[in-house]
Amino acid sequence: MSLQLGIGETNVCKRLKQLHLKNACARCVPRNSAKSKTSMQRNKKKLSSNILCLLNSEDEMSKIQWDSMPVDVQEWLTITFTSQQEAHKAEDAASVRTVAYAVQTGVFVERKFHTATSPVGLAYPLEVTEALKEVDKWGFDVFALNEVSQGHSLKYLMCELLSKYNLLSQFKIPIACLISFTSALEAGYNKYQNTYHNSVHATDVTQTVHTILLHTGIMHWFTDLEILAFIFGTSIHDYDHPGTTNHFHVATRSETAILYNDKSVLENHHVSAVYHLMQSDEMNILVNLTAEEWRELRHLVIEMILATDMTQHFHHMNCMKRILQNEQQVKRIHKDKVMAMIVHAADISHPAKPWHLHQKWSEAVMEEFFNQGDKEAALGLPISSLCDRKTINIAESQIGFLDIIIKPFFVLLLELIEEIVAPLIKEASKSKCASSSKQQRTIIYGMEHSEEFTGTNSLYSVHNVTKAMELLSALDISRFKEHLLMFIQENKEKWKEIQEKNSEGMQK
Ligand SMILES: Nc1nc2c(ncn2[C@@H]2O[C@H](COP(=O)(O)O)[C@@H](O)[C@H]2O)c(=O)[nH]1
Ligand SMILES: [Mg+2]
Ligand SMILES: [Zn+2]
Repeated sequence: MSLQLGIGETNVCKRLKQLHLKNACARCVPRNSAKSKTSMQRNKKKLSSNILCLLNSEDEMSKIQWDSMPVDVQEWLTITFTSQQEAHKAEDAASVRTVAYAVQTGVFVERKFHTATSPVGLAYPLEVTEALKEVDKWGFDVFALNEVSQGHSLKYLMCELLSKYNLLSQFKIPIACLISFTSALEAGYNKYQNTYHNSVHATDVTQTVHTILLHTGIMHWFTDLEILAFIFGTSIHDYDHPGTTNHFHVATRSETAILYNDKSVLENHHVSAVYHLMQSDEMNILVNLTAEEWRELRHLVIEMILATDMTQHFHHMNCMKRILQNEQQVKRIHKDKVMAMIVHAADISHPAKPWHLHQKWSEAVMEEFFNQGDKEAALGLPISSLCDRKTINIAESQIGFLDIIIKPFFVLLLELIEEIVAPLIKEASKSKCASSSKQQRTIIYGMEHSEEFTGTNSLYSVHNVTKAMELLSALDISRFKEHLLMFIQENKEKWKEIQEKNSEGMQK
């Protein structure tokens, strides 16, 4: 029976009952403690009602067979993607929805690009140059780049993008600092030998943000400083990740959890640790920013990284829904919030990538979860949801992740981006006439619309802004969206096949 989330009371009760019957603990509390068990049950009740209250009846998700999902997957979703504060926000949603968003029209930012594939002072190995030719593609193989760069994918990608967006010269980033900084960054990422949260994941998220900016045209809405915030922010977003979750930190009362009062523990740590790193002169890549630029960049970076805390997921969803439902002609959309949503999307984007990439990332993330489960078992703590290698059905849990988290998020995000980019296109075509006489050398990223969204090697050198506007108006976000949804669907089918094979094997 399908559960109409948020409205089917009987089913809600059923769901709560299911959770109460289950012995696995929602919070890591010492085993066999009667007091803890009661509070655990209270927590579960709270968490499950949180998620139900966050998903309203108009949601995509209401169509999903929540009941058909295994209880441990439901439990993981409620624990990982909701917070107690979130429930209150959701309760307020109705009144917030009526608050009109103020004006924010699109302003076309003419993006200038450098044709250089390697910034001054950094010679790329031939294979790296070859691999980077694919950097505009949604299906870019980050593992291949990492291989040919001998584990330095993050360093090369950062240099490549900072150079292509012309940010090295714009913000006078000293190359020597950039090299030291990227090396330290990679070392921090790889310190714990995590299977998932390592420098390749940082490269992947950074490259993915770049492709979202490029293929939707939203890059023209952002200033150079904001693009710098994207590249810098995504590159550092999981720095010094220990391979265990926030939940684990809080449960084990780690130093970091104590330092950040149990709130977005890891996310706070990633930002703070990198800013500490940059206190040293040789790492200070932001040395030449003005005080104002430095402050603004820091604000954007903090916003976007704290927003990668998965408990913010439904908050992002509700924010996007509110903007989209608002019928005002002109809406005010907070740019920093949109930036955070784009980064969050990139952070969980691998299920929307070709199967060979999604499969590798899934194995990596599951292995990291299982390693945490092993640690929890060794510490005598209850094993967190999805972390028990002996019991978890990976295919089943991935289907839940794709259906409940990934697909609805990408659908909303791309709708929102479409709304933002539409006035830019209008603006671009309006000013087309005004500026057609303005001859200036602009090198702009674009894409051949005849190609699939696998991207093209797409540096366009144009001599006036007219060409830039043509490229912008040639964008087809709907097709980009279809392309992503197709991958999600294909990946879901693959998991279903695996699930069927598994159950056949079990029967035999
Ligand atoms: N069940 C799955 N969870 C996944 C998968 N890939 C990512 N994730 C979750 O998302 C966060 C991403 O945030 P990050 O900043 O930590 O990278 C990650 O921690 C997981 O909780 C997946 O394939 N399946
Ligand atoms: Mg993170
Ligand atoms: Zn991440």
